[in-house]
Amino acid sequence: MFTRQNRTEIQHFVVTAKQMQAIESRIFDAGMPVAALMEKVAGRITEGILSKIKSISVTSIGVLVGPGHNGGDALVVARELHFLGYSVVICCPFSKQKELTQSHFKYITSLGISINKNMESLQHCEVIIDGMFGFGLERPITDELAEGVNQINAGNKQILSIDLPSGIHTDTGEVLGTAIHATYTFCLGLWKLAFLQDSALDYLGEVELIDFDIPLADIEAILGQTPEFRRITPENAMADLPLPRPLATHKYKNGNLLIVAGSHRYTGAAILAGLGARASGVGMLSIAVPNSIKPLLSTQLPEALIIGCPETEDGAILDFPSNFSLDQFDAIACGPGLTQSATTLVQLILECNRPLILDADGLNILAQLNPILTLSQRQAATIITPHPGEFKRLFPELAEELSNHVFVTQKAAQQSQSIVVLKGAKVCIGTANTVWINPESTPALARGGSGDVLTGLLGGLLAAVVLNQTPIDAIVKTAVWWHAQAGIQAAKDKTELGVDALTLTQYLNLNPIQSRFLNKSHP
Ligand SMILES: NC(=O)C1=CN([C@@H]2O[C@H](COP(=O)(O)OP(=O)(O)OC[C@H]3O[C@@H](n4cnc5c(N)ncnc54)[C@H](OP(=O)(O)O)[C@@H]3O)[C@@H](O)[C@H]2O)[C@@H](O)CC1
Ligand SMILES: Nc1ncnc2c1ncn2[C@@H]1O[C@H](COP(=O)(O)OP(=O)(O)O)[C@@H](O)[C@H]1O
Ligand SMILES: [K+]
Repeated sequence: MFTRQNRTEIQHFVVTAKQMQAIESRIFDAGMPVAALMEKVAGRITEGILSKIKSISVTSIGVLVGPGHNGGDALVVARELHFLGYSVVICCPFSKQKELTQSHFKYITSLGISINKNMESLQHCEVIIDGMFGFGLERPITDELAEGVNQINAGNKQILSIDLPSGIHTDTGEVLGTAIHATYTFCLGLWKLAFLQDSALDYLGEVELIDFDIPLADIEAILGQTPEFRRITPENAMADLPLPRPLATHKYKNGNLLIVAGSHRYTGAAILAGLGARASGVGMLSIAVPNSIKPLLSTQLPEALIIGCPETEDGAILDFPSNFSLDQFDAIACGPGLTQSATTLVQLILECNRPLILDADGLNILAQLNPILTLSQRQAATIITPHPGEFKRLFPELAEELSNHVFVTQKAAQQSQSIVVLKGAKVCIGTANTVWINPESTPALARGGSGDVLTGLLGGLLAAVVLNQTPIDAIVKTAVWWHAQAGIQAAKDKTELGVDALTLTQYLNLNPIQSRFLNKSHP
């Protein structure tokens, strides 16, 4: 027996509204009738909706219908649900529709289903299907329409959105006027950018991609060999791990990382970064800290070489010890807990020709040093890992558009010729050609110290791959994905309140993440 092909490869594509329209046009130009595609897509949406509502007792389903093809999809779904025996209430608060949508209108009316203009008609329905706007929405929802949307949201019912919650901009994820608060959203064909923008997250609910067999050739014709935006998936995250290790390897072949972190005030940041690096499997780990906290670090990380450094009056690192050279390291991770007193040190590190990760206070110091110029003049690769606050200080001219995480990450990476990791719910990684976005994470990570862990983990992986010429951006997405998966697993075991940064470091080593990696080790 044949089953539908599981096309996991489409999961990593992300499109803008314009790219989706271009892909759609190629399909229609090749001869696929628009109406036939709508039938097919709506059939799959109906399957998706049924799988969500079958466990609850539903008799009456409200369907909100817009003027375009999103409304057309909704009408086909409504028709099928009617034939399955559900009582369907349709509301279309628009006086004109696109031709195909109108045709479905005519037929559904002929079946004896009346069409209401007033959104109050949906108030007694147990579930609402939102087919008002999809990727064609470009201007804000206002006036009575906005009031209607707000009323529907206030009804606290399950809302299943087709393609996008109506009111969400397909690319920026911003709310145009107002937007439907969906319980589930069925994204059609390919992931739209909005699904990966922090600004849309509160509206999307649970999300699912409905594949409708868009030929890969059409996707590649529009997106090219190197798509502008890509989702991190388990497959592409794990592809570049330094596994399996060659049998005759030794510690210096598995990366020599220097972490520069901590101060008298922020001791924990250095420990957390060290523990993150430990989990990466890095061959050799050195941690430069102020002299006074060296004993503490040695206790926590017995395998690491702790380098005590001269310190400022307020307990920050002043400089490296004499005769210390940065050249011996494969990579440097600098910043957690340094305080802003470590300016001279950060300047020194920026000038060295080793691959560098800059985080936290490393970034706050960089912000004072003409960041774009400084970064673009570096001799080796630089990865910066700002949260939105740090990002604003580094790239003030992009601050106004900061709600569009994907766009500002792309711009910042281009301007600074660095890899930019903008942290948040959906971490964005800006590289020279592509923005990678991590779709799966957990708000459990939103607490102090989890970024320090990421810096260490990323540092360890970076040091390990520098030697074997794996592209650096590849390993950055691995680290971001790994960090988030550890958070997800920890939150499953301990709730979203139980994932302190130290606990997180323990989960970096635990199943099921590890077992997924281990598939790639020696038998
Ligand atoms: N991609 C694919 O392969 C497939 C796509 N499919 C489906 O098509 C959907 C895209 O359809 P679409 O292009 O017709 O746009 P859609 O989102 O329905 O709405 C645009 C309409 O709304 C109107 N309008 C806009 N803003 C407004 C406002 N504020 N207030 C009031 N009106 C406003 C605007 O009219 P305007 O006034 O601008 O002339 C226009 O008519 C897509 O999301 C998916 O569901 C599938 O069927 C098949 C496969
Ligand atoms: N809502 C959220 N959902 C998922 N991950 C989040 C969320 N908020 C923050 N994070 C993640 O938590 C980490 C926080 O890092 P950061 O702000 O640098 O904290 P710190 O400097 O205290 O370690 C980042 O990896 C970020 O992506
Ligand atoms: K919709």
